[in-house]
Amino acid sequence: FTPHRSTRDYQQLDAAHHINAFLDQKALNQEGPRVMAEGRGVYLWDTDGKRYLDGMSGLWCTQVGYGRQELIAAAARQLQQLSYYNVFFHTTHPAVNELSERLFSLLPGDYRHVIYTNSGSEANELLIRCVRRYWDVMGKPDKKIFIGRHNGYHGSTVGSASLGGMKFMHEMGDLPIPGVEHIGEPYWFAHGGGLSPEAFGRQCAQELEDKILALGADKVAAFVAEPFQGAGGMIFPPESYWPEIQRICRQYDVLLCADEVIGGFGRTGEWFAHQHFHFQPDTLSIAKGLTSGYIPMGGLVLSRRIGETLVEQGGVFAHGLTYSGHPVAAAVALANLGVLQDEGLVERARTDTGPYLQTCLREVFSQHPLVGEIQGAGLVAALQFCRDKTTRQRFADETDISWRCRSIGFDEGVIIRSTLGRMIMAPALVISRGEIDELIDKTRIAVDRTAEEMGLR
Ligand SMILES: Cc1ncc(COP(=O)(O)O)c(CNc2cccc(C(=O)O)c2)c1O
Repeated sequence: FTPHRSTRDYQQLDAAHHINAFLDQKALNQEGPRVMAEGRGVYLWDTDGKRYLDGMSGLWCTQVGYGRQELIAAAARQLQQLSYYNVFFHTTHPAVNELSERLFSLLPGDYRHVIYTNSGSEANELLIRCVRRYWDVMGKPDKKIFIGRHNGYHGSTVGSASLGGMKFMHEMGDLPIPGVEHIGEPYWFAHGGGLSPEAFGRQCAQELEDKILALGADKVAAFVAEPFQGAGGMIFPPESYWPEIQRICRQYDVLLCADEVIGGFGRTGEWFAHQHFHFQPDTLSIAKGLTSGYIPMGGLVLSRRIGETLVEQGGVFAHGLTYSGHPVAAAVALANLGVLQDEGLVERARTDTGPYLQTCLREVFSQHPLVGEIQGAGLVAALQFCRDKTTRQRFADETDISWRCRSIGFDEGVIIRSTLGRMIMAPALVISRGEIDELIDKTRIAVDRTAEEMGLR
């Protein structure tokens, strides 16, 4: 589809019919959205022909970059062969099974079953029903409560937004649903106070134990968390956090459910982010990098303990979506995993491009007067703006500053994400060292221009 209208035409059509995501549509209608029209490698072009280096992989998802012929051809072949069929009524098809075989060849040890969805939100909706069903079958039907974290993000449907801890989302639709509780987030820069990161990590984990004891361990089904918070600000927990969380979950027989929608498929330099943080979840929610965003697909991966219980003892599993395991999505995902494996893109993120990005970021920004913390591993990173590096005092209007920096970035031809007072980058795993240089250089210009324009020097 080649755009054949002007930017203004598309902006007027958008204003006429479309409600975009997570914004005030009236305000957008006045200024008009950017109209992205083309993508190749790590670059995007808008309908005015302006080129952007996409430092965010779309929305943390285009692992293999834009325009990969292997994925395009896989979609075309499957569309010709079998454009749709379902996995209901005692039916399956080749594509979804070829995908599962490859998926489990790269998952770590103890996982055996997967249920496919169209998105990460649906994977987390399913998580709620699946986990409660598991405890029913295990003879513990009262183990129903889920514990999530403030500022965690798990999606934008009723259950997934309830598992998430974003208050402004809960206010739309009277969320969270009953049976979902939240504890604090392990965001040391903002909430660590005088504690060392290690002590703060343990304190945050202790909150989970306190919450479990307050609720009664026999009532708590699972703890749900991202290995590192993504939409909440690209926040890596202190190293003491995950070992303690895992110990507590095991002690009270609370399932540990990792949301790998952002962390999965190579983002940290490991295939899955929980491997980077050295813990073993009972379930993995996946989406995004599964298909590199070429076509929607998500899924819920189950450990042997859970999957075999549901299959061997669970009887009818009362869940299914029209497009569960969609053949074209499965064919694209299979080709996508093939590119990731054949080109060694995860290993490159761990041993080459990832360390290069992390080292260059620290060389360029660690002495910057406005940057109080640099976090990340592999091909995901965040810069924390701060007013005073010694006290870690942040800016009162930090969302304005980071949004301004993001806008200046677009002006400079680079796409980086802003959340709270943090600038985030998560480029495609195909990025080269030369493109990393461009990403960092344009980010530095955007940060410096923000400082100058807002008199922050
Ligand atoms: C950890 C996590 N879990 C679930 C979802 C929901 O997936 P779907 O969107 O496919 O239903 C996500 C999605 N993450 C997401 C989605 C949209 C925007 C941003 C952002 O950082 O601006 C992040 C996510 O980051």
